Parts: sequence; structure tokens; C-alpha cells
Amino acid sequence: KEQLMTIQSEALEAIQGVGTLDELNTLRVKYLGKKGAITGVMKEMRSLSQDERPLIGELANKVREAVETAISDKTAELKEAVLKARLASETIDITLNKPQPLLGHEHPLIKTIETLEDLFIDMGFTVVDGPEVETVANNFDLLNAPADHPSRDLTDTFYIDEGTVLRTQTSPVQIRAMKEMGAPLRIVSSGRVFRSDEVDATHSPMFHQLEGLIIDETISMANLFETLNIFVKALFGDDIETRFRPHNFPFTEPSAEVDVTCTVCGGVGCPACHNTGWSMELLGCGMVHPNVLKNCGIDPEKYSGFAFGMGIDRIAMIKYGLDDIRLLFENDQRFLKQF
Ligand SMILES: Cc1ccc(OCc2nc(C(=O)N[C@H]3CCS(=O)(=O)C3)cs2)cc1
Repeated sequence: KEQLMTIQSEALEAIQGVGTLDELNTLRVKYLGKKGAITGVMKEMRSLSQDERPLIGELANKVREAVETAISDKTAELKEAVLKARLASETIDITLNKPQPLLGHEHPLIKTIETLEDLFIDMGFTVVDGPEVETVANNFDLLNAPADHPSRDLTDTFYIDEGTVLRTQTSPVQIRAMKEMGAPLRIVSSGRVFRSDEVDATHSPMFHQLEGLIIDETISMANLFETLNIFVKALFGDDIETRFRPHNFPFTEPSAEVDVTCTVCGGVGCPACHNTGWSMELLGCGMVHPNVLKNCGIDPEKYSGFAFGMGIDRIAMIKYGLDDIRLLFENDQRFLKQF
């Protein structure tokens, strides 16, 4: 009797103390197995008297049940603990903010080109494109540039060979369109142009230009002024004014350079416009020179037209308040991701 009670208290205490299912299994074998402690006592029952045997047998079963219950409870407890530990380690907090995918940004120059082209498309122009490597004829001769015109010099123009250049303006695209499509015509062309200028905060050997050209039977200087006025107000806002100063270009006569009131101070004068109140020479324009019409097979007696050109990089710099044109070409992510 004492043996059984000792076995029970040892077993129950040992079961309480185990940490893992393996240890618990070892205890189950130790107490309940074929060679276990309780089985051992049962075997010694033969030595007991007739009247003692049933008593001890009953007690032994009670001890076995107590140990089995304790083991199954502990098994459940340990399994529960294992499950809880596993759930804790595998918990995913869905409210954590995951790193956002890097989104692409449209380059400020592309945004400006798209804005400008959309404005002219809304005014009835068609966008045309052309090669960046051009013939001297399309880039100078057919544009009525005299043979000794300074713009032809190596200081201004990149030559591929004697008859081939990197275009210095997008005008050759308009020349090609005039030769291929004839009049009437309403086109804009934009793209990269190349000038072997000095490089500084406002000059780059490669920059971007947008040019427009209208040719029809009754085109006048008034149409030109109004078209550019509407364009400038659409781009910079209604209270921006334009000023046309006489100028001359080989490909237009008469010609004008266009100033617009400073987009920073609205015209009262500020550091951005050197206190003049004006953004100078934002674009140039003029009536297409009759020689240019003739060079492209269009009768200047029947047709007239106007043309204009602007530096897109310059407009982007004004629109986004940039002070160095090179920011547009360096591809510095810190700059680009702001747009
Ligand atoms: C057949 C054809 C006939 C005429 C043409 O005249 C295009 C024109 N461009 C300008 C002009 O001032 N352009 C400059 C503005 C700033 S810039 O980017 O440096 C170039 C005036 S008239 C074009 C094509």
C-alpha cells in the first residue's frame, strides 16, 4: 500500500515538472509501461493473502487511473503550449505598412512637352516628327540662311560631314512637312536640337525646342500675335501679358521676339526677372519668309504663313522654378522624384 502511494505521489510530481512531450512519454513508460513501476507492483500481488489482493488490486487501478489522467492532462497542456508558441511565432500583423513599390515619375521635360503639344493640338495643330541628323540643306539652305550666316559656323553647329549636321532647330522637320504635305498646313514639331554653344546654367549643347508653323491663304501677323497670346495665357495663366519686340531671323520676315510678364512677380519686378517684370525672349516668331515657301514649292503669291519657336527646357525651368538647365539632364533621382 505504502509503495503504491509513494509511486503515485512521485509520478504526479514528476508529471507536473516535465517540459516536453518526450519527457512526458518517458514518464508514461516508466510508470505505466510493461516494465513500469505500477506493473511491477501488480506482479508482486501473487505474494499477498486472499483478502488483501482485491484491496491492493483496486488501489493499484486507482493509482494507474490517476497517473493516466495526469499524463493526458499534461499532454493536452503541453500540446496547447506548443500550438500557442507556434501561432505567436507565425502571427502576421496585416496592419504593418509594407514598403510601397517605387512608382515611376514622368520627367519634367516630358511633362512640359506633353503640355505644350496638347495646347497646340487643342488649337488645331498636328504634331510631326523628324530626324535629329539632318542635311545642311534642310537645316540652313532651305531656311533662307545665307551661305556665310554665323549659325553655320563650327562654333554653333555640330557637323557630321560637310553636308550633314545635328539639327540646330526643329525647323527642318517643318521643311520636310512643307515639301511632303504642301499647303495648307498647321503643324508643331518638338524634340532635341544641338548647338555647340558654351555650357552653363542656361545653355546646354543638347536642348529641346518646339516650333509651330501655319500656312494658308489669309494668314496675317494679327493671327500670329493672337495665337501666341492665347498660347502663353493657356500655359502660364490668364493674367500673363506678351510683348513683341522687332527682331530678324533668316526664315521669317517680319520677325519678333516675345517677352512674357514674369511668372513669379506678375510684372512688378523681382530677383527672378532681374527687376524688369519680364521673362525675356521666351519665344521667337515671324511671318514665313517668301523664299522659304518658294524653296518648298509653295507659291508665296497664294499662300502666307507664320512660324514660332520656343526652348522647352527654358519653359520647364520657368514652370518648375529651376535655376540650372543641367538639372534636366543629370538624372539625379533626388531631383526627378519631386515630379
Ligand atoms: C519652315 C520654317 C519657317 C520658319 C520657322 O521659324 C521657327 C522660328 N523659331 C524662332 C525662334 O526664335 N526660335 C528660338 C526660340 C528659342 S530657341 O529654342 O533658342 C529657338 C522664330 S521663328 C520654322 C520653320
